[in-house]
Amino acid sequence: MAVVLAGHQYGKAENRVVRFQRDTPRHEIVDLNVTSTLRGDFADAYLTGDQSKVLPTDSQKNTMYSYAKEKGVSSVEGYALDLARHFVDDVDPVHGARIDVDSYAWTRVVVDGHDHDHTWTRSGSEVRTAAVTVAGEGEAQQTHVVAGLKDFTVLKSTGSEFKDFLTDAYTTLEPTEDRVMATSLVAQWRYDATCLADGFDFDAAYDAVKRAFLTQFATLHSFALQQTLWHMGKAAIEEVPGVVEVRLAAPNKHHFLYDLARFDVPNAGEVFHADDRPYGLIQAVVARDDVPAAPLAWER
Ligand SMILES: O=c1[nH]c(=O)c2[nH]c(=O)[nH]c2[nH]1
Repeated sequence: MAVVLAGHQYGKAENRVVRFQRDTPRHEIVDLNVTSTLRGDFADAYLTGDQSKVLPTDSQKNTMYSYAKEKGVSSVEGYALDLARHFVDDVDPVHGARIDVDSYAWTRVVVDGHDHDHTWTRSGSEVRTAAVTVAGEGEAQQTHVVAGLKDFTVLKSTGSEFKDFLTDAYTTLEPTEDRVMATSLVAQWRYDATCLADGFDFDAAYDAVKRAFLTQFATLHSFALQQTLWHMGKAAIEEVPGVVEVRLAAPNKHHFLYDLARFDVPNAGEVFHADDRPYGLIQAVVARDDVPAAPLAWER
């Protein structure tokens, strides 16, 4: 028996990069949390302590901040592509890089009916995410772009039922034809190679996917969160060019009708207890069947 180093990767996690554009009196803000993960020829650092091939995580951090100025942040995906390509193409021992970006939205403060030029409030609706993976050199280089969102809380007060489910000796859940459906969605979607062409508009694609999700969530009369997720994923792929695979995870944020009958008070679906745990966790992967799987795009 021998003990081997069976895997390794390293990087700088959660760099809070805030970039302003101040060329005109109306400033712009981009607020990011960036993580690098480098893969390659680093076994000696672990096995013998030889750091000669290790680009310090501190240098990776500095590159993230400098690129925010040197290259700018045209989109979160574009910024992540610039960084991932740099580490793979310019740093010899690096054979693969993954850049994860969370992007926090800010909304301009309104003063006297006008958007303010340089004051914002953090908007709470969702965190936008991007994960870019570059692997290999030259012709054989693979590039994957996965966009996404998380903490996207949505709720509908009707148009959702859950009934006719399998029962066993432990089933106590009452079937319902009218319930609250709510979730804090985590979604990621993979683009095909068309997104690597110059001029691909990642921001427009992001908005279109989000719109497809919301339209399905709102308009589908849902028999289960499972069915809603399937329709959300399918709509994103059908409606947004370049999207080939969607991964969804939805905690079922249960709302239980509060028992007011004990006080002789009627409650026709009006007062609920919002429970935070435990929660059902419903997940789905929806993909085009004519596009090859890309496991590397999802490897953390
Ligand atoms: O949409 C739902 N899916 C389930 O699988 C499930 N299970 C449960 O108890 N409630 C629900 N709701």
